[in-house]
Amino acid sequence: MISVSEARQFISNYTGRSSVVTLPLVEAAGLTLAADIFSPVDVPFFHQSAMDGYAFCYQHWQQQPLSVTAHIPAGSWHTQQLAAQQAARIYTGAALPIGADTVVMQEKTQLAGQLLHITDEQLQQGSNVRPRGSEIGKGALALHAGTYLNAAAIGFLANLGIACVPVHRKLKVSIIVTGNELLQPGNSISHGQVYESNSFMLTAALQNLPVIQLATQYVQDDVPATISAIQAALLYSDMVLLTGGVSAGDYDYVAAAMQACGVQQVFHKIKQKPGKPLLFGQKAHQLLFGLPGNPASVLTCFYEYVLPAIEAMTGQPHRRVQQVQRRLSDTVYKKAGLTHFMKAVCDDVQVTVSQAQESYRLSSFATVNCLLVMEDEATCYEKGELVNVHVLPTTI
Ligand SMILES: Nc1nc2c(c(=O)[nH]1)N[C@H]1C(S)=C(S)[C@@H](COP(=O)(O)OP(=O)(O)OC[C@H]3O[C@@H](n4cnc5c(N)ncnc54)[C@H](O)[C@@H]3O)O[C@H]1N2
Ligand code: MOO
Repeated sequence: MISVSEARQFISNYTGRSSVVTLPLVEAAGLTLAADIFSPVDVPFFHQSAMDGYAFCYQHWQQQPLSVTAHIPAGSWHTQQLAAQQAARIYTGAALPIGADTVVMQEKTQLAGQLLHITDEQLQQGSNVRPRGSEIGKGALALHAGTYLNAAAIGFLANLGIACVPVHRKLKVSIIVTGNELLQPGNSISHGQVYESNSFMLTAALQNLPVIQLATQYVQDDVPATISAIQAALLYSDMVLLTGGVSAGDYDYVAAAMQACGVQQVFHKIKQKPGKPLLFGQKAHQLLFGLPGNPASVLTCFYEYVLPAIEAMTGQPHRRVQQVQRRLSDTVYKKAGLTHFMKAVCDDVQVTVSQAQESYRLSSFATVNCLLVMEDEATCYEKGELVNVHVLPTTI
């Protein structure tokens, strides 16, 4: 059995970046830029008024009334040069006429006929004007490769006139659920049956990630059926998530089926709880995770291994699971040998381990916000001790 850190290293050895595609801006939201983006234009593209008011030449003004000779709404272009002692009625976003360098807000003026009196004592040369290229100059670096395209980044790129950008494409992920005992929710249950929850949980977990989820397959504990499902998934997937069938029982066929499909087994079993029987394999650029069937094991392995792999493969710069340190509210014990990921609740100061740690139980997982990490050789963490905590994302 390998350690948690060895498992992370093995997985990261096989997480190549997804290929680059050029997508329209809105489709690129939530993905990561695959190249530096330089501005194709000056923004603003002209000296621009920041207010509704009057544009004029500050130097020629000399505190004298100005004659209003032009009217410039946003989107129009006034071609005549303003003479000294002239002003133009101008609106927010409009281009300054040639000869003007300053705008006074309309609230700080008085108009008598065509004569404009400026009453703004704070006014300076250049007030209320956004100079050409003051946001960004033509040819300057706008966003660097590796930037996560959030709403602001998408808006910024649109503002530069850019319609499409190169990004790391979404991963195609398939789920294969194994188990004879499983029954879809909504049906009445018989003795020996178990409601199937893993596919629902994984589908929900994948929803806010840079992933295209392909069809989920449900297979009996049967080698040929498992092989066919893996082969079908490998036709189109970058990543295959299997659940169940990876421990020591006579009906645990996933490892053999992966091997029959030409998948190289990278590791099987980690010194951890829950999720000890995790199986990880690869074929060409494709990664396969055999997640142990117990639902809390599936989710723990998802947060600890699958999610970081998805983030790495799609070039995502931020880690959704945050590593922090908190003080323990109560002493916690465990046996030496395995790293424990314990469901817990933390605030800004302390962490409290929850009840219901067993891996068949999801109730506590549904209400906690973090996993306390107890290292493999540790047997006791004392109340008040500073401990490592993995804060779970609220959106997954
Ligand atoms: N002799 C041993 N037995 C077990 C070991 C071991 O080391 N030696 N490991 C235990 C651990 S730890 C885990 S975790 C489980 C993993 O088992 P499998 O991956 O083979 O999963 P199954 O046996 O198919 O199922 C385990 C458990 O989870 C329920 N399950 C499975 N799939 C679903 C699903 N889609 N939705 C809801 N519940 C599911 C299943 O009914 C079982 O109760 O093995 C231990 N055994
Ligand atoms: O690892 Mo198993 O997930 O402890 O039950």
